[in-house]
Amino acid sequence: MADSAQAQKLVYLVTGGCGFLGEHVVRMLLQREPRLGELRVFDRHLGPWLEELKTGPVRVTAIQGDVTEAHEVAAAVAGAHVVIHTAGLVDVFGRASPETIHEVNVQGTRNVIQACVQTGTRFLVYTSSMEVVGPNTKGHPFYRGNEDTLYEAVHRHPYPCSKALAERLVLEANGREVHGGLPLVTCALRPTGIYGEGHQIMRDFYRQGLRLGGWLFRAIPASVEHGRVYVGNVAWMHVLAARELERRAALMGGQVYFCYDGSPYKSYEDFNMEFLGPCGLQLVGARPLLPYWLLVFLAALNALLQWLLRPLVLYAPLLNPYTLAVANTTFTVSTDKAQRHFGYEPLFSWEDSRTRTILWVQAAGSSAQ
Ligand SMILES: NC(=O)C1=CN([C@@H]2O[C@H](COP(=O)(O)OP(=O)(O)OC[C@H]3O[C@@H](n4cnc5c(N)ncnc54)[C@H](O)[C@@H]3O)[C@@H](O)[C@H]2O)C=CC1
Ligand SMILES: CC(C)CCC[C@@H](C)[C@H]1CC[C@H]2[C@@H]3[C@H](O)CC4=CC(=O)CC[C@]4(C)[C@H]3CC[C@]12C
Repeated sequence: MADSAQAQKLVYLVTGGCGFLGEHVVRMLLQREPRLGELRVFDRHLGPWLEELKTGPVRVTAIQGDVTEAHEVAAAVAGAHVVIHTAGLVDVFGRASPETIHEVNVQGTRNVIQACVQTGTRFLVYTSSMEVVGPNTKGHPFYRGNEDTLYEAVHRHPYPCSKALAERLVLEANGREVHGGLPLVTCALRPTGIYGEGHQIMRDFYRQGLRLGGWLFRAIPASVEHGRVYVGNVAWMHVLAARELERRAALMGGQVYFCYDGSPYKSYEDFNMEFLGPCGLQLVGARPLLPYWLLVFLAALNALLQWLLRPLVLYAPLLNPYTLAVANTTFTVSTDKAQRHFGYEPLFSWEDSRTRTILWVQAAGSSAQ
C-alpha cells in the first residue's frame, strides 16, 4: 500500500459479510473502493445474493467459516491486506448462552488478531458498539457524548461485556509486530443503533403492528433519546477507515470512533415511526400507556419465564430487563472525530436514509403477507 504502488490492487476480507451490516460493507467496498482487487466474504452462513456479485470485475470469494475456529480464520486472512471484522453474535434477548456470546465475540476477535499477526496482515478495522460505553446498569444518560466523554461504563449483560473485551483486544493489538516485521494498525468503530435495509427488529415491529391492526403502543417516554445511524453510512465509515488506516496510521491506530450521521435524535419508538408511519402504522399515546413499574414487572416475568422454559423451549421476547433499561435510557452521540481523523462525511443524507428504509420496510412487510 505504499505511495509508489498506488495502482496496487488490494485484498479485503470482511468477516460477518453476510449479516445486516456486513452485506452493506461488502456492497460499499465493491462500489466505492477503487483499489479493491479481491473481496473475501467470510461468514458462518453465506447469503445466496453473493452469487450475483461474482460476475463483476472484482474477484469475490465466499468463505463459509466460523470465527471461533482459529485455523479457518487464519486461512481466510492469509494474503489479505485489510480485514474488516464485523462478525459477531448480536444477542440481547437471551437466545444464545453467555458462553457462546463470549466465544464468538471475544475468542473470535482474538482469532482474527492472531491471524493478522501470523500471516502479516497489517490493517484491521473492528466493528465495536456504543454498548461498550453504555447505557450503564445505573441508567445514567449519555447525552450528546463523544469519544472523550467521561461515563461510568458498567456492564453485566454478556453482549456489552463481550464487545467491550473484544474492543480492548483490538486496541491493545495496535502496534504489535506482524509476520514480516511491520506493525499492525487497528481501530474500532462504535455504531449506535443501526437502522436501514435489512434491519430485522424494525421488520419485526412492522409485522407486529400489522398484526395489531396498524397500531403500536408507546412504552417509553418520548423524552428518552436514542442515537441511531443509517447502515449505509456505517458501511461507508468502515470503508473509509480501512482505506485511510495506512496513510494515517499514527493518528488512527488504536483509536475508537463513534459512528454518526444526520439522523435525528428521538426516542426509539418515535424514530421507528419515521419509517413505520409512512407504511401505515400509528403509535398510540403521547405518553406510555403502561406505568413503568408494570413494564419492569413484565420484563422480569419474561426473564423468569425464559429461565423456566429453557429446558423445553426458547422463549426470547423483545422485552427483558436489559432491553427495557437500554430503551429507557438516553444515549446519543455528538462528535466529529471521524471527520477530523479520516475525512468521514455521511454518504447518505437523513432524507435518503429515511426513504431507502421506508421502501425496504414496505417490501419486507408485503413479502410477509
Ligand atoms: N445492529 C446494531 O444495531 C449494531 C451492531 N453492532 C455490531 O455490528 C456487527 C454486525 O452486526 P449486525 O449486522 O447487526 O448483526 P448480524 O447478526 O446481522 O450479522 C452478524 C454476522 O456475523 C455472522 N456470524 C455470527 N457468528 C459467527 C461466527 N461464529 N463465525 C462467522 N460469522 C459469524 C452472522 O452469520 C452474521 O452474518 C456486530 O459485531 C455487532 O456487534 C454494533 C452496534 C449496533
Ligand atoms: C418493548 C421495549 C420497551 C422496547 C424494546 C426495544 C429494544 C428491543 C431496543 C431498544 C434499543 C435497542 C438496542 C440499541 O439500539 C443499541 C444496540 C446496539 C448493539 O450493538 C446491538 C443492538 C442494540 C443492543 C439494540 C437492541 C434492541 C434494543 C434494545
